[in-house]
Amino acid sequence: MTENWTGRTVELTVGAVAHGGHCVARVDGRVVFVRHALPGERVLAEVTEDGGKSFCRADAVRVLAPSPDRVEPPCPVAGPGLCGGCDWQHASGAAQRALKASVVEEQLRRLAGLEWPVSVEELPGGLVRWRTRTRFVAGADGHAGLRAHRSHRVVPLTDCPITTRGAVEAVLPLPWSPGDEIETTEDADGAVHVRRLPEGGGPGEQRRGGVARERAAGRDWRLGAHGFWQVHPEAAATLARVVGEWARAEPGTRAWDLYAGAGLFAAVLGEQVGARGTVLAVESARRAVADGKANLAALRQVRWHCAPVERVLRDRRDRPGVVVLDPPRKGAGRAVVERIAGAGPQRVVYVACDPAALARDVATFAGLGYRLTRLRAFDAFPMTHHVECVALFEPAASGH
Ligand SMILES: C[S@@+](CC[C@H](N)C(=O)[O-])C[C@H]1O[C@@H](n2cnc3c(N)ncnc32)[C@H](O)[C@@H]1O
Repeated sequence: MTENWTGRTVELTVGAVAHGGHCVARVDGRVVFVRHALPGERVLAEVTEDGGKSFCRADAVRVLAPSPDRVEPPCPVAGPGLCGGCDWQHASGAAQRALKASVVEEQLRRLAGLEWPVSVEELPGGLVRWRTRTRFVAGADGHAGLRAHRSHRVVPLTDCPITTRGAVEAVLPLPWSPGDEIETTEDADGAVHVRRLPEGGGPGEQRRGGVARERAAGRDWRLGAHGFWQVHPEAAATLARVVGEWARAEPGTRAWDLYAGAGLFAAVLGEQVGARGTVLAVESARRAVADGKANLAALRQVRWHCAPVERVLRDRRDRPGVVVLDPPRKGAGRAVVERIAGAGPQRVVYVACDPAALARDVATFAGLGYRLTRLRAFDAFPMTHHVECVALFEPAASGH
C-alpha cells in the first residue's frame, strides 16, 4: 500500500502543462498535477487529493523560484482553495496562449499521432471584463459567489474581473436564496439579463430574462438570453468568419450544420449555397431551434431538425458538399464522424472547445480518409485553460 499524501506539502519542480490546465510534476515516482503553478517553477505544493498509485492533485502554495511568465492575478479570490474558474490568471496573456498552444499540440501528438505546430490567436478586448455569460451561485448567507475548485463550497463574490462589470453589479446586491444558481448574460447592446435557477434544477425563474441581442455573421440576432451563445463577445463573429472562409459551399449545393445552436454557421452556409441550395441545421435544444427559425426566417434554404445529430444522421442518405460541426465538449464521437465521412463531403469544418475531443475525432477522420489540412486556435477564454479551435478536414485523396 502506498502512503496517502493528502494534506502533505511537497517541494517540486513543475513540468509541462497537461490537458485540463494542470502542470505535471514527478515526486518520488508519483505523478502530481499541480494548479497555480507554471512550467519550470520550483514550488511548495499541498496535496489536495491522493488518487492512489497513479497520480495526486496539488495546489502550489508557495513559489520558491518563479517563472518569468508569472504575473499578479487580478482576481480578489484567486488562489488555492478559492474560485476555480480562472486557473491561469497568474500567467501573462502571451504565456497563457503559449500554454494553450502546447496543450493542443500535445493532444494532437498523443491522440492523433500528428506533429502540428499551433499558435493561439488573441481576440480583441484584453484579459478582463470579456465574459458575457457567467454562472454564479448563492452561498448559505444568501450572497452571490462562485464555486471553489472541485467543491460545493461557495466563495463569496466581491468581483469577478473576467465578467462584464454590468453583470457583476447586477448580481452583487440582490438577496439570493442559499443554493440558487444565477446565470447572467450581457448582450451586445449592454443589456444585462439575470436568471435564477432553484437548487436542483427545475424550470427556473426569470428575474430579468428575455431577449439578448447579438451581432455576428453580418446580421443582428435576437436570442433567448440564456441559451447557447459564445461567451466571448468577439468569438461568434471570428468563428463565423473562419468557418465561412474554409467551408466555401458552392451556390446551389447542399451543406450540413451539425450542433447548430441558433444557426450562427447555418446563416453563413445559407448565404453561400443561396436560394437554390439547402442547409440542414441539426440542433437538439428546442429553444435554440426556435431562435434559429426566427432569426433565419428569410433564409428559406435553411431546414431545421430539432433532434440529436446521431439520430438525424442515421437516416440520411444525401451527400452534402460541406459539413460544419460544432459539438459540445465531449466531441462528435466515432458514430457521428463515421456518418459524416460516409456522406463524402469535400470539406468538413470542425469547431471545437476541447482539444482532447478534437484530437480523438481527428484520429477517427484520418482512419476514414479525411486528413486535417488547416487548424486555427483562438483564446476565446482568457485567464482559463480553455481554447477554441477550428479545424478543416479534406479527403486525403484531394491532393492538398
Ligand atoms: C458548442 S454549441 C454550438 C452552437 C452553434 N454552432 C454556435 O456557434 O452558436 C453546441 C450545440 O450543440 C447542441 N447539442 C448538444 N448535443 C447535441 C446532440 N447530440 N445533437 C444535436 N445538438 C446537440 C447544444 O444544444 C448546443 O446548442
